[in-house]
Amino acid sequence: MAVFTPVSPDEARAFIDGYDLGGLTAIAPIAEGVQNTNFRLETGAGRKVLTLFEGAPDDDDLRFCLGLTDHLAGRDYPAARVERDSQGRRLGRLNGRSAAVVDWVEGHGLLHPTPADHRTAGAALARLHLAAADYTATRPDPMGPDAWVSLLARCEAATADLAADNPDRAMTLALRPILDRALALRTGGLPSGPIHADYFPDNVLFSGGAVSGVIDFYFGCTGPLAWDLATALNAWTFDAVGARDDIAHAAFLDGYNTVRPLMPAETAALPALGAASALRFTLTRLHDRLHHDPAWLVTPKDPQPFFRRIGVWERG
Ligand SMILES: Nc1ncnc2c1ncn2[C@@H]1O[C@H](COP(=O)(O)OP(=O)(O)O)[C@@H](O)[C@H]1O
Ligand SMILES: N[C@@H](CCOP(=O)(O)O)C(=O)O
Repeated sequence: MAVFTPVSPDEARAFIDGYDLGGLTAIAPIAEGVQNTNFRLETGAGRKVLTLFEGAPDDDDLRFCLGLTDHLAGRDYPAARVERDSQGRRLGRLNGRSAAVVDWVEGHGLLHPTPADHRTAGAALARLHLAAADYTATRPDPMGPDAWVSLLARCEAATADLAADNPDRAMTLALRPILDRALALRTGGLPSGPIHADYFPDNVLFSGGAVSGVIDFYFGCTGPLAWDLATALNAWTFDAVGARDDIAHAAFLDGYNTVRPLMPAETAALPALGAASALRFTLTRLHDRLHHDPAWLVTPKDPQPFFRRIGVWERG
C-alpha cells in the first residue's frame, strides 16, 4: 500500500491539465513502494506515473533527482523522462505535497534473477555511470556518514532501556565499532559522479531479458561510483539471510566491468565500501523498525540480512 496522500480523480484531472498531455483519462493507485505516493495515469500522451513526495523532502534535492532521471532518458538510457508543466517546471504541488509526472517504463523487477540477469544488471549500472557523467548538478549523499552517525545515535537512544541480549539492542551495540571503521574510510581518490544509490532489484525493471527501466532515483546523489556498485552488489548478490552468492557476485561484477572496467583502487576498496554500504542499509532498516509509526501502513524491512553482509565483507 503506497498511497499515503489520497488524490481524487477531479484533483488529478486539474493537476494534469497544467501539462501538455492531452488530459487525464484514468487514474489508479500503485500498491508497490514504501516511501512515496504513486498513481498510474492514462493521458492523451500515454501512460504516466504521478508521484507525490512524502516526508517533506527538499525541493532542490527532488530537482536533482528528477533532473538526473531526465538526463539519463535524454542519453537513451532506460530511465523515465520527466514531464514539464506548461510553465516548464518538473516539480509541481498537489494536495500539500511536491509532485511530478514521469513516463511509465515497461517491465518488472526480478524476484529470482539468473546469472545472466546479474550480468545484465551490472552492465546497466555501469552504463548509468557513464551516461550520467556529464550531468553537472550535484547533491551530497543524504545517507552518507553524517546520516549514519545520527541514525545510530537514535537507535542507541531507542534501545537504551532494553536488555543487552535483546536482538535490537545487541545489533545496536555491535554497530558502534563497525560505524567507527566505516567513518575511517577514505574515498577521495575514487572516481565520483552522479549515482543511483538505491540500485535494488525492485528499482531495475526487466523486459525480455533486458533492462527496460531504472526507476526511483530519489536517493540519487553525487558519490564514488564504486560506492554505488558496492550497494548494488549488496542488493543483488546475497541471499535472503545475508549469505553471499558467489556466482551472482562474479556475474554482476563481470557485467559492470565489460562496460566500465574498474580501476585497481576501486577493486581494492570494494570490501570496505561493501561493509559500509551494508551498514548504511542496516542502520536505516533498524532505525525504521525502532521508530516505526503503525499508522504508516508499511512493514519495516528486516535489518538482519544486511547486518550479516557486513561480516561477510569484513571477513573477505
Ligand atoms: N516510471 C515508472 N514506470 C513504471 N512503474 C513505475 C515507475 N515509477 C514507479 N513505478 C512503480 O511504482 C512502484 C513504486 O515506485 P518507487 O519509486 O519504487 O516508490 P517508493 O520510492 O515509494 O518505494 C514501483 O515498484 C513500480 O511498480
Ligand atoms: N532499498 C532500501 C529501501 C528503499 O526503498 P525503495 O522502495 O525506495 O527502493 C532497502 O531495501 O532498505
